[in-house]
Amino acid sequence: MAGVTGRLVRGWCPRAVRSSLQVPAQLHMSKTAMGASQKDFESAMNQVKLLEKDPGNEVKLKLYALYKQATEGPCSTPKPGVFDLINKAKWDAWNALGNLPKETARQNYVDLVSGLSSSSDSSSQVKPEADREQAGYETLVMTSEDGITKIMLNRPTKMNALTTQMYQEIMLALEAASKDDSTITVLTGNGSYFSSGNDLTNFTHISPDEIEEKARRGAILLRDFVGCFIDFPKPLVAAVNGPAVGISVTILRLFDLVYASDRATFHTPFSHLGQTPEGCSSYTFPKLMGPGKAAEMLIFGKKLTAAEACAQGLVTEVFPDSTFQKEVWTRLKAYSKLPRNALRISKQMIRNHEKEKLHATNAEESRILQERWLSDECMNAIMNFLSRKAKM
Ligand SMILES: CCCCC/C=C/CC(=O)SCCNC(=O)CCNC(=O)[C@H](O)C(C)(C)COP(=O)(O)OP(=O)(O)OC[C@H]1O[C@@H](n2cnc3c(N)ncnc32)[C@H](O)[C@@H]1OP(=O)(O)O
Repeated sequence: MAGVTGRLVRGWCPRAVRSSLQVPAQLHMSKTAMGASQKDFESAMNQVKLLEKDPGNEVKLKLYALYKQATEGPCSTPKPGVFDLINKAKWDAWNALGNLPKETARQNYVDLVSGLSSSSDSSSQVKPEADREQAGYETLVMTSEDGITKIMLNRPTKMNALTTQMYQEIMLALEAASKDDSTITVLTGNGSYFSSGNDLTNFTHISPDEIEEKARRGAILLRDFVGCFIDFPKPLVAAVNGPAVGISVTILRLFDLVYASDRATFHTPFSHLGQTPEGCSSYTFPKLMGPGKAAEMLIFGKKLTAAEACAQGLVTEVFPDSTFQKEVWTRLKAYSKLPRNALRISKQMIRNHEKEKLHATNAEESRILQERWLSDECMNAIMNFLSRKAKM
């Protein structure tokens, strides 16, 4: 790829994208949840032309792939020859999207452009939170080594709070990891937190007439995001390097292994936020720890230590923080040498027993949250957080 990049800068984009490189208005958060309209999509194509900075070849390839997927569906053209480097890189990027639905591709395209636009709006900021050079992700660092693909949440200064863009990028990263030749996929966080859950600013900058549409899109995004974890085909490991809040706790039950630092805590303050459980936790947590313990966490927002979460079965094993990285990666490297297909098939056998139930729970939780997000209780709690009157 290294030799290809210089030329890609000039020759990467399809005509429709290239011809769109001018447009007016900025795309803000309110346009970024799931379910982008054709108008949003066209706006985003135009927005690309306004970018002041070259976003780099990886991002351009991603834009190209999403554009093709959104307009033509899954890649079905013959693979270019090995010496046709540029077209092969483009074909690979498109093909990597597999069967991603057109609507999701369209939304991902809109969100990606929105992220690029807002980061170029704030070009006075010295450094983006993520390493843009790695695989084109802005909010994640994705690496693959020793049969392990690592997806690292990379907004350490915001405690890895999950923005709309981040949900989209995690979905893309999982899609790529499901197809790469690694044996195990690991999700972890950069910095002191695993993740502080949903970024509460996702709910801001919305004009009153957009609120309902925003909530509808948010619910679709949530459903698709959690759905990716339910359906993920390979062994999936969470390396919980520090505290976890909200959705970063609930989805843990959808992982095959959860290794935690003894510094980690597990907190689901849904009621405090006027919200309700997601990540299938309304089903998985009572099943795992019994209804009483689940109620303490999900209804009353009790925060668990790593040892308590381990005792409840939410965490597989706790490691001292000082040796967490070393011990976890040594363990995972050994596991990654096991026969890949056997691991994959065993994981799927276990998951298949309850896949349907998980999807049904996910759909119902997303529907209920869509209503909750419109409630005064929820709005007030978020405003309180943002004005720093109240913190969990
Ligand atoms: C739409 C799609 C799907 C939605 C799915 C729904 C999911 C539900 C949930 O996930 S509910 C959980 C939501 N999360 C929270 O309520 C956590 C809120 N954050 C906190 O309570 C605290 O920030 C903390 C306890 C995580 C850390 O406190 P601490 O004092 O150590 O640090 P700061 O508060 O100063 O944080 C540093 C900066 O990071 C920003 N930040 C942290 N978490 C979030 C967040 N979740 N959303 C938005 N911003 C967050 C914080 O504002 C600070 O930013 P600043 O430096 O600019 O002030």
